[in-house]
Amino acid sequence: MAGFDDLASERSKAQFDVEEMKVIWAGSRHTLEVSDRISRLVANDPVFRKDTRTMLSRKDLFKNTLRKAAHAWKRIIELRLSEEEAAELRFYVDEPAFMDLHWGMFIPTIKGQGTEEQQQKWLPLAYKMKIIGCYAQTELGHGSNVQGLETTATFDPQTDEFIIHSPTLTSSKWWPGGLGKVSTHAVVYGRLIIDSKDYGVNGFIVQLRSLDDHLPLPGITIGDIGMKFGSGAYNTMDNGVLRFDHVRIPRDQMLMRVSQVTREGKLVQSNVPWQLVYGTMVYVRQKIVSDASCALSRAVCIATRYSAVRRQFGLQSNGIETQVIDYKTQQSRLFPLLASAYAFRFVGEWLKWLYMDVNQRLQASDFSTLPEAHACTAGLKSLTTSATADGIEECRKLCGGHGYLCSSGLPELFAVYIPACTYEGDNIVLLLQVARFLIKTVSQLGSGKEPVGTTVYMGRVEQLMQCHCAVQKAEDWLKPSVILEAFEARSMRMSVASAQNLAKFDNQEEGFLELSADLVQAAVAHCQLIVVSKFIEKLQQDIPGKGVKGQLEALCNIYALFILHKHLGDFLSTGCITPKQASLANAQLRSLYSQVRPNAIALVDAFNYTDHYLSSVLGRYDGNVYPKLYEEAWKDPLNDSVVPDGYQEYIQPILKQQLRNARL
Ligand SMILES: CC(C)(COP(=O)(O)OP(=O)(O)OC[C@H]1O[C@@H](n2cnc3c(N)ncnc32)[C@H](O)[C@@H]1OP(=O)(O)O)[C@@H](O)C(=O)NCCC(=O)NCCSC(=O)CCCCCCCCCCCCCCC(=O)O
Ligand SMILES: Cc1cc2nc3c(=O)[nH]c(=O)nc-3n(C[C@H](O)[C@H](O)[C@H](O)COP(=O)(O)OP(=O)(O)OC[C@H]3O[C@@H](n4cnc5c(N)ncnc54)[C@H](O)[C@@H]3O)c2cc1C
Repeated sequence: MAGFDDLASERSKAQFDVEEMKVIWAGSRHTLEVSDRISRLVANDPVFRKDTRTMLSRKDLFKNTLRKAAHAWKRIIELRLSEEEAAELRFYVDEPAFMDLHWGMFIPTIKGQGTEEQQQKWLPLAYKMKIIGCYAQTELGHGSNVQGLETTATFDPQTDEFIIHSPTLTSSKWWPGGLGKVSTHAVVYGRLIIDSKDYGVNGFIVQLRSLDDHLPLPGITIGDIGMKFGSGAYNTMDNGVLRFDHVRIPRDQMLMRVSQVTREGKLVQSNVPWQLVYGTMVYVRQKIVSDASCALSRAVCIATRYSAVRRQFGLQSNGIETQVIDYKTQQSRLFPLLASAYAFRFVGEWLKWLYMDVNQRLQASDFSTLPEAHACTAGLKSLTTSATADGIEECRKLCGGHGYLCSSGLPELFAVYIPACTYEGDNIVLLLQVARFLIKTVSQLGSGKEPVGTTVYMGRVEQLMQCHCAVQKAEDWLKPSVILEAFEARSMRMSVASAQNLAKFDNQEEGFLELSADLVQAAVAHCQLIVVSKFIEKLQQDIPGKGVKGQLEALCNIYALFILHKHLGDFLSTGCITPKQASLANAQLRSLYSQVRPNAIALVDAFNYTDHYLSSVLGRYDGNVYPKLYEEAWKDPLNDSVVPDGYQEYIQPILKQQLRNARL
């Protein structure tokens, strides 16, 4: 039967060891074992079923999410899961919920911004879920501009307390996940006011609801902000609104790792940079980059399997139509996304390492790598989430009409994913942060301060401003050194051009605003260079398994040449490559697509996703698409009755011409 046979035959064509590729994708044998075991555990538990999600009303959907979250917690306790296993379990439950913010932001904020004493007091309560917390930073009037927050935290020396207050409508906290209906506590960001002086934004632990009856505490107004994009999707989350009317908290509930307020009302600064108040955002952005590869690979897995099952036109000699995956246009849209999924996986792995390294340095009071960590997490979060959101939508189109059905899994994935381009920092705002970092680095060239980390290539400014690409034939584009030089030269030249244009302005801030669209492009070029170079570095490691390295090399080249093709204007206008070299890159890309074609199904199998996680009829492992699509359609509540509700009121009068007669 179509589907079964197609995918089985595709799998038999694979030219590499899929089991070894699974290890590479997972990061290690241990991680593969854990994710494999936990994903199956979730898939086999009926409470974690996802197939009715899009049919539920908001209230039922939310209650169902609460049920799953409680069940997940129960299983974590019963099975005595480790922290790693518990996080995997929450991941595979695959439903945005208050737990994400509790474990992903509330706890990390206390760890990163609390003193030892504060950690000892709050973390055990949070780890045991005796309290549930969220991250309340954004307000109705300000999200991107954190320094513009209006909530106040005024020190009262009489009582040794802070008074948390929302002075205006626009100061209402607005968006925090988990806040609307669940959280008992929040880390609230507000302006620290002592003796009428404003000391800027700081974090405060505030109890919101009673631990006995869950009612809001006096002075607190709290609720959900309403339905969001898509049915089901992110509506499982209670994003909330919160207002304070002079709510008092003890002084020791200000997070005091960065600065402390003494009993006398004196502000004492620690030796750590004030930017650590923004530390949780660095952590979560790093996490979002890792998650981008999960979301994109999930969409790509669905679209690739379906493209091998779906046949249209072109009767072959055996009388069957062509698999749509064999069309070159399908390959040129699909395979760059497959390559991007792998590229984001590896850059995410590297970013995790970078984050851990920065953290260790911070513990030892070495703050030197913080600006780079900020630039990398901000830039890569922006690059990978934008590409993933666009990539999911492209996968939907790659699946034709059936991709638009909820049962394809793609509409819900898209609706859940797209806010990632906005939350944790709007993607343009974050790229402007990268641009500032690049301009600063360029302006320091020649000052004796050598660029470090991902900007080390800028130290070769003279060479990169003048070099000429050495490509003479298509295969030359397969050399990592050639690709790297082209990407470095493009990024260098765009940053230098931006810095030179900026220098023409008397007022740098005005110049920055005027040139911001170009600056964003320079930042994108730098971030794409990071992704390409980290993929190349990955290939320099020992990669076991028959044919695995060869496949990864092909994917790395596809990613790089696809980006080159997409941003050809940059590469040509900066003189990094010639039009002839651009056309050779395109020819090489076509040849790489042919190389990947027989391995495409095995390359998505290597993600090791269960059908439960994919939740897609089109992406089923067995390829049994048509019978299951047919079956799914009959489950729609509209099909519960043959004649629909409303027939007698609205359809019958039309058919019987009663309406027309009434008008005559
Ligand atoms: C950076 C800003 C845009 C602007 O900041 P400023 O106004 O201060 O201006 P400057 O540009 O001048 O910056 C000053 C200075 O600081 C440096 N800087 C800036 N940011 C940082 C930083 N983060 N770290 C270090 N340094 C930083 C900057 O470079 C300047 O340095 P110099 O002076 O030296 O040049 C800022 O205002 C900003 O960040 N805006 C964006 C706001 C934002 O991101 N808000 C996020 C709100 S929270 C949110 O959205 C949550 C979404 C939740 C989504 C769900 C996530 C799921 C959770 C994932 C984890 C799950 C894990 C689950 C685990 C489990 O289950 O176990
Ligand atoms: C699903 C979801 C969950 C969220 N969860 C949380 C949470 O748990 N806790 C929390 O505190 N917040 C949360 N947020 C809020 C989120 O962090 C903010 O929405 C985000 O930081 C963007 O800020 P904004 O809404 O103010 O956008 P705005 O800054 O108002 O952006 C509007 C437009 O202005 C542009 N813009 C803004 N500033 C500039 C500039 N300087 N230069 C050029 N262009 C600019 C942007 O690019 C964008 O196009 C969540 C948001 C969403 C959507």
